[in-house]
Amino acid sequence: MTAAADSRADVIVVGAGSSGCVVAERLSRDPARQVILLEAGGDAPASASLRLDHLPIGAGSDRVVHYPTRQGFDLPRGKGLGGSSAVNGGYFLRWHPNDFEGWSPDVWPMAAIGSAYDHVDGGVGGGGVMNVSEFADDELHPYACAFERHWKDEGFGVASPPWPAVGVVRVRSNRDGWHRHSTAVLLQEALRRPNLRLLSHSQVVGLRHSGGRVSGVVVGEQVLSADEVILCAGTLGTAELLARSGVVEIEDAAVWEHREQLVRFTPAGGLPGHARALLQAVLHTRDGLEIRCYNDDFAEFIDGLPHSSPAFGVALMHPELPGSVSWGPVARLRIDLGEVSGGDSEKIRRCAERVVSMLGGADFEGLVQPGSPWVEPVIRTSQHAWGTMPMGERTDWLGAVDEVRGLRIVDASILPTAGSSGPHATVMMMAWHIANTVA
Ligand SMILES: Cc1cc2nc3c(=O)[nH]c(=O)nc-3n(C[C@H](O)[C@H](O)[C@H](O)COP(=O)(O)OP(=O)(O)OC[C@H]3O[C@@H](n4cnc5c(N)ncnc54)[C@H](O)[C@@H]3O)c2cc1C
Repeated sequence: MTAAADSRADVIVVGAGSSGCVVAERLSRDPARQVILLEAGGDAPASASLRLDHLPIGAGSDRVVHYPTRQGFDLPRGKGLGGSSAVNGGYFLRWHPNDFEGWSPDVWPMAAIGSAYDHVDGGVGGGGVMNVSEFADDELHPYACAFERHWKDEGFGVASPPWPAVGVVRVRSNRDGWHRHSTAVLLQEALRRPNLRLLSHSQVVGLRHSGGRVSGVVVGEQVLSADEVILCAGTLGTAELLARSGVVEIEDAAVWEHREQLVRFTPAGGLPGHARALLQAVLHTRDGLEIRCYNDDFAEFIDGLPHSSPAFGVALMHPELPGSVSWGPVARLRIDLGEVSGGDSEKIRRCAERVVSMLGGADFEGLVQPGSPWVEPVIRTSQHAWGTMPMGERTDWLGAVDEVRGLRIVDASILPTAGSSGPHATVMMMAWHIANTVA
């Protein structure tokens, strides 16, 4: 192949994370379509570094990029084949059906959403492109057992997979046993196709564009051209690339997060055994909160964190206010997570009090030191950043960027509404439906 042919494709996909692997795999099924997949980081992680009890996001990890925020927290995002799917918490839940009410029913009818989720998670019995299974009773940590018992006694129903609902939700996880299943597995077979080329260690630093058309990308000194560029660089990676290239106005774009408050406690008489997964059970409340039963101190899962205590989380799944991203004067993305509204703060506060009382009750006797639970005042994040370029507002309902030809976005940036669960399963569902529609 000549150098010129080498630097040209029909489609360039930027980012080989949760969405990029889905898109590149689907589009390269047509042998006549030349696809280049560009990834800033390295190859797929070895299976040992995919352990569910280890999130490789601490300082010094080469599998993440840390984005500072105005609030002083860093937001880590996955880097390398698999992207954030190779470093995340491994919780893989669909959204609730009514979370899609704001989506265009023409492009996103519920039947299509259901079948795209089935493609990804395999539905009730599994067998989708990701190995997804819920934790079995005998795999549950004692905290998760007590947590589920408590909320059932309080009258909450138990959601039946594969759709979560208000009530107790047993976590489904993208996993093989106790190892996280990253989206990199989608490429194992696909990379044998001569029309799909993966270039790792290839950070895209700019988009080539003129006259309202994007015609390629810049990687180091090299320009790669294509009829269409599909950005799958993640909410923050894509915002950075758009801002750096000046293709669209990104000044003060909204960014959404699931803000979370922790209720900490001291375990009674030492920890009840090693936790093999961070999160196995959650409660979805009627007013849009997710109570998360974390199985241990985060420092047990993330290298370099100072030791503290185990915690339960109260996360705001449908926040009233967004944060913002803008392009800083020193060529850096500025991220402001924004304020939590008065109404939302009150909602979290009341729920955190319920968690304190749960931890002081009979279900947690022998697990929690009496009198120890306390609400940490700081409101953190869930690392779920989404929605800077929402479909229906900044792009069409298949991610094509308004008024720019040759440019599509298919990652968490285009989620147009908040979901009652984390975004991972939905990002993959959305990527599949879009790629399958435009292929
Ligand atoms: C620590 C952590 C824990 C999380 N836990 C959960 C969870 O348990 N459950 C859940 O539902 N969600 C979770 N999430 C969120 C979920 O993982 C993400 O929403 C999802 O993976 C986003 O997919 P994406 O395709 O948008 O981006 P990513 O998967 O982040 O992929 C982006 C890819 O693009 C690459 N890239 C970026 N910029 C460039 C560039 N300029 N050139 C080339 N390549 C580039 C990156 O290296 C990366 O590989 C978590 C996220 C993190 C970071």
